[in-house]
Amino acid sequence: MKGVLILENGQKFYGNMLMKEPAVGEVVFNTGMTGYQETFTDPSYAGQIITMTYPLIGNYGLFHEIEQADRPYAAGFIVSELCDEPSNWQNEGKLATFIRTHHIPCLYGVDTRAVTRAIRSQGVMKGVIVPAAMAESAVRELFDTPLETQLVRRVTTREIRHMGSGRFHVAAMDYGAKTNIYKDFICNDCRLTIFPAETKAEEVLAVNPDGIFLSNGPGDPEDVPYIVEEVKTLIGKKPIFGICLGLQMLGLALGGKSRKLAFGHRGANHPVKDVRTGRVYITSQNHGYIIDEASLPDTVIVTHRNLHDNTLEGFECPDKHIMCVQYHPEASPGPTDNLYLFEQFIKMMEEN
Ligand SMILES: NC(=O)CC[C@H](N)C(=O)O
Repeated sequence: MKGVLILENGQKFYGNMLMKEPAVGEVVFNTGMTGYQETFTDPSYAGQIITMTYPLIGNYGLFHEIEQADRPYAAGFIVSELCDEPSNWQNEGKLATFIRTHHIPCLYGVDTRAVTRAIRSQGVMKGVIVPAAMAESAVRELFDTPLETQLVRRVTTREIRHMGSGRFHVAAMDYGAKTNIYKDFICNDCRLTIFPAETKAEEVLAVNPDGIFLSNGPGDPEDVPYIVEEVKTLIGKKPIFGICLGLQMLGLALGGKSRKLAFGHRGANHPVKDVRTGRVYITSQNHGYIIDEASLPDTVIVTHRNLHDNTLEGFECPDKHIMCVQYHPEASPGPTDNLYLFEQFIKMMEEN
């Protein structure tokens, strides 16, 4: 069926819809050349319509093992060519079947380069995917639907869960964590107690963990002040490692300010420098907000910077045993050289 992506500024991009259900969300783009399955199942994309800039998506099929959550939480997918004949020795199915099974609206056969240029020049904005024949009044009604703000509540675990059997006990705050992060902890001799996002600090500390992990997650960091309050209580009690939204929660808890980027960092190929060693890492990223370095207290030591725009990608507070990064060191897909951060956190727990 003919479909169209309409942006808030009125720009239209035509293509075909896999199903007739419309989508409303913030339209973003991801520059990864591979990793569409990890991207589509990353809960941090909840509420967003993801445009894949790589022109061929679905070409190596699907593989259950690499899914980052039990289902995709994104509001919609936009791809150029949606490959219907995947080839890969591990392949377990077609991407189109996966998208249909989970009822995620998908527009394919779109000029994704034009969509990306629109977002790059004007910033991320609200958009809808609708059948091309939809009446204008119905489209307007969709645009009037306010975007969801409490996305963490939708993606977090409903109950406390346990994983792994290693030497170090990590309390993991699940704001929408990716499976690979848990796998990397377990490979590093950790066992996890995974808590729902709204768990009070006292309850987390009551399990007497060796360290606390604050996960990635969807939405504006300022939408979840109830998490920031609990993080304030956790700081200083146990070593803490934060990834992405986890870094943002630490930044806000320490008195810093967050800021929205014009079009965010989303992809598997973003250069980040560890300023302590001078080494540059190729990183996976998915964030629309950053913490302003200048807003952080003097006790914070910047450890990582983005080489595209110099924004803050990581910091430490040695006196409080805090370390965190804005990017995704669990590195799926991509090189595994960011796993050193997990080892660094293990060392921090060991020393404490
Ligand atoms: N991956 C994440 O944790 C993203 C954090 C936050 N939702 C942002 O977009 O900046």
